[in-house]
Amino acid sequence: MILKIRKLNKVGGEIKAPPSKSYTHRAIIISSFADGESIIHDPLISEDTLSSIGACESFGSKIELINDDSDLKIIATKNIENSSTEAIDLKNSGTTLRIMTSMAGLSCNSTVFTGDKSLRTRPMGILMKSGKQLGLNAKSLRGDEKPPIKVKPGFVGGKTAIDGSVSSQFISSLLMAGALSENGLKLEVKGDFISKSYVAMTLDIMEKFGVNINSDLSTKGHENCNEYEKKCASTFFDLKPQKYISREYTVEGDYSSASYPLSAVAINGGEIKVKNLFKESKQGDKIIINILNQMGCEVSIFEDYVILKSNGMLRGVDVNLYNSPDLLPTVAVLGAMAEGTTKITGVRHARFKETDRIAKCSAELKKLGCHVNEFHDGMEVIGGINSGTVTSHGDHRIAMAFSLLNLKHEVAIENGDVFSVSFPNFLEVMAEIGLDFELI
Ligand SMILES: O=C(O)C1=C[C@@H](OP(=O)(O)O)[C@@H](O)[C@H](O)C1
Ligand SMILES: C=C(OP(=O)(O)O)C(=O)O
Repeated sequence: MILKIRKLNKVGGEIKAPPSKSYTHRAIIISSFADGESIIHDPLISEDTLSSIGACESFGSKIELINDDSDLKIIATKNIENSSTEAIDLKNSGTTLRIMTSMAGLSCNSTVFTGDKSLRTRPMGILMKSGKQLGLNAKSLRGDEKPPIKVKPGFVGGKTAIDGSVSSQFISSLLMAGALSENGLKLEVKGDFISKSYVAMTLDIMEKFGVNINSDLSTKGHENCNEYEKKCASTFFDLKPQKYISREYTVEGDYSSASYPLSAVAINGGEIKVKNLFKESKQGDKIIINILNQMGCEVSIFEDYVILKSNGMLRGVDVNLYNSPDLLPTVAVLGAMAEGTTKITGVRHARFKETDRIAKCSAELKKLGCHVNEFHDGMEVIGGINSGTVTSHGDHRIAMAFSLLNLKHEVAIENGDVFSVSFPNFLEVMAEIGLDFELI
């Protein structure tokens, strides 16, 4: 379907940020493997988090929406046993695939995970290799280190090291399952450690569910280190065998999803208040506030909301997205709508997402006449585009980010109805700030 937006009149207003996708996945999975009943308030119910729900149910947890669908009741599995006789289809969700691979290693029987065409391109080799030292018996059925992945029982924990340069989800995965394993986990991340803030989120929620972790993790990225310092830098995690304690948990708002309405107002001009975004959040994508400030908006962050004012005149910026790869499509689009050059660096890992987002964002902007230089770890965008047609390549973040170009140009997004992966009420939220979308 083709996605287009039209400005109704004034753009701006007050909205609530949708719940965090990353915290919802973690809350569902941890609650499913905890010791009793948990209630998750305000979870994100999207295609990706439904993959986590489905996978956890296969391992015996009971999950239902309650209180007019605003909360999830999760009764943890008693014996970790995969009841599904066929491959579990995780559709588009990389987070579910990576985290559930280690969890499945705790099961007393085997599991096969697969997914859509995009998920079957997501790398798994680093997790399989490091997990091997812990008894994780995971094999790529096609022999290409990608799904379908068959996991056999045997994750007993122990000591291992991991390469942190491709995906932090491997580290979150070993940590979340390591806590429940027979021997606990001693894990060392070697060299580069991208998307570190997502591991900070993992530790944060594990601790809230009663697990103690010893670690020297600091969310300061390695982005400012030279190559020698990166090689020497490492991070340790030490986890004794423990249990997750069931509880009530409220999911905070999502800075990645909020980046679209915030950027819409930044591009168009106007004022917006986004509630449910927390100043003390561990989300790396909080950096969108600094980026929009540097581009010329006035953005203030309060305890639990953000206010942005813009005159619609943006200037290019230099940004390092080492800790916030999901912002790449948003920042590329902001750059295309700004005066001057926007340089995005530090984000080679954006190439291993639903699509190679550096290549796809560069190619789609070029179709609109935008001058773009692609680097191995980012891109340079020189502001200025024409109207035209682009494709999302089925990538939810490219669809949502590129739809914002419509604020100043006529841009049709082919395969644009894919936002339900992470932001099912995207159209409704954008309508609340004065943007009318059309799906043709
Ligand atoms: O753990 C998570 O919830 C996520 C980690 C990030 O992936 P990488 O660690 O692969 O960069 C991010 O891009 C993804 O959307 C969600
Ligand atoms: C990369 C993403 O998610 P996942 O890795 O869970 O597919 C995303 O939401 O942009």
